[in-house]
Amino acid sequence: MAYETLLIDQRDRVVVITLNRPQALNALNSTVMHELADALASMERDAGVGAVVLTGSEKAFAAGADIKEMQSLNFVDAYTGDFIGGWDKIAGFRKPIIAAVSGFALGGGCELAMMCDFIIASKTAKFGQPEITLGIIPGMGGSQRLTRAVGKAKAMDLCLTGRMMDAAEAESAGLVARVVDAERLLDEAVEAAAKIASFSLPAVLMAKEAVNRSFEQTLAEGLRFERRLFHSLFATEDQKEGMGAFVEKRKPQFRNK
Ligand SMILES: CCCCCCCCCCCCC[C@H](O)CC(=O)SCCNC(=O)CCNC(=O)[C@H](O)C(C)(C)COP(=O)(O)OP(=O)(O)OC[C@H]1O[C@@H](n2cnc3c(N)ncnc32)[C@H](O)[C@@H]1OP(=O)(O)O
Repeated sequence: MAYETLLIDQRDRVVVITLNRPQALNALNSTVMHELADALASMERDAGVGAVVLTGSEKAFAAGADIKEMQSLNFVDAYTGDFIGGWDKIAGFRKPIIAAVSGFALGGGCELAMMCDFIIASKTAKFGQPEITLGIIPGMGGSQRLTRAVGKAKAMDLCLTGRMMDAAEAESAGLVARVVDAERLLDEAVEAAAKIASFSLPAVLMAKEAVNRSFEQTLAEGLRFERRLFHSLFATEDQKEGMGAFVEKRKPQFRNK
């Protein structure tokens, strides 16, 4: 399917989605978010897709919500229409999705990257929640996911001052999984996605679900949840294939069963 604001590139079992509004530093408007939700829904259904990489341009992953489009919004319309309430379904994408961030990931752009499973950043990446400079606060999870990722002190610093942090600071704070040279960014992300897509899909989906569940419940409940998923994988052919391949000193061929 052709999109107005996205470029889609499938490489074996990995799909690369590139945000494509360079004229506005990939500012997230309603078209982008509807097209992204549509593309992810399609990939969720497509058995040929094992993992997704979401990226932008060298200058900007996404510079936030489209301020020009949002400027005239009013409280009643935002509240009664639950403005941006539907976008959390992007965070509900069940397959693995990696954010490959170069340049600016600000406001909704940082929030979108945090909805992905992990972030690989180029050395040029800059992250922030500058909403306070516009007279608002983060509205798509910035105050919640950033605090869980980097802790109260740095999240409060970024949300109250609106400052940016560079890739090195973001990695040391725990927001970013890896930092690479800009020219390596997409290859690194696609290689990581391809490796994940080579594993057993039920195990990959359960690993993602278990990690995400740690934000939603007590440690005791989370340990029980994890253990039940662990038990269930011993009912899969892939568990037998994976452990059999190790014992026989050969590469496993997972069949997602
Ligand atoms: C009814 C609304 C429908 C929207 C529905 C879909 C929304 C989905 C996401 C919602 C998320 C909402 C919650 C979120 O927390 C709120 C936000 O994200 S608020 C925005 C936060 N971001 C910012 O404040 C960053 C704004 N940009 C900048 O500070 C600077 O552009 C920069 C990133 C520091 C780069 O500076 P420069 O290098 O100098 O480049 P320019 O400033 O000249 O920008 C180039 C060009 O891009 C346009 N542009 C940049 N950012 C945005 C933006 N966020 N929105 C719209 N346009 C943007 C800029 O205007 C320039 O365009 P030009 O003027 O040349 O036409």
